[in-house]
Amino acid sequence: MLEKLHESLRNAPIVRRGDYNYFIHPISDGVPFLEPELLEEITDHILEISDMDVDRILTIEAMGIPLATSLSMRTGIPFSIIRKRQYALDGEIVLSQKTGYSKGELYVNSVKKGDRVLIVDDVVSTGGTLIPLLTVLRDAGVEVSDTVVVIERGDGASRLKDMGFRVKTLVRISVNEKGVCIED
Ligand SMILES: O=P(O)(O)OC[C@H]1O[C@H](OP(=O)(O)OP(=O)(O)O)[C@H](O)[C@@H]1O
Ligand SMILES: Nc1nc2[nH]cnc2c(=O)[nH]1
Repeated sequence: MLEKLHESLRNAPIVRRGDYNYFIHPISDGVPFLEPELLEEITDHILEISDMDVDRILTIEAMGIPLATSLSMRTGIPFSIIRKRQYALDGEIVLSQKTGYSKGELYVNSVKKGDRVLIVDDVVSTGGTLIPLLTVLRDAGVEVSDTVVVIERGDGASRLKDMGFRVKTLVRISVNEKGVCIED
């Protein structure tokens, strides 16, 4: 199960971003290239474990986009991209994102109170993206059917669970300067 994902993670190179050991992988970077068979394996798995009874799929720029595109094409459910650029449309929701190597603002458009969404993203690490996102969506009255993330590292997913947010991940890894280790 998820053989292509596991194999590709074992081969992922590491670069330093400040103090952070950043792995480079087709799903989380689009680098060196993303093979359709890998995307298909992941899409099949997400569809098996997720509640897809939703109005919309929500994903985060940039590397949630291939996942959301694939899920949308398979299900016919539209998707919306949480952008790093402000649009200032009515109802736009703004939040601050902080990862292990970057910080900035994210802008959520086209969700409103009572909407039901599935969230998909490539990586959860510190939780500095999903914690503020799930918090603002909850405060805005948006119902999240599932939050599905392909690759889990660090303590972000367990911090989310401690806060009462459910997160499903496909693989948990640890990362050091030598490479990636699969933990489950
Ligand atoms: O749990 P965290 O520490 O918040 O890390 C997870 C976030 O990091 C990456 O986003 P990034 O902002 O690097 O954007 P990208 O998709 O453009 O690489 C990834 O896509 C997640 O959204
Ligand atoms: N590609 C990639 N994305 C991330 N998002 C959070 N941590 C990482 C990482 O180590 N690699």
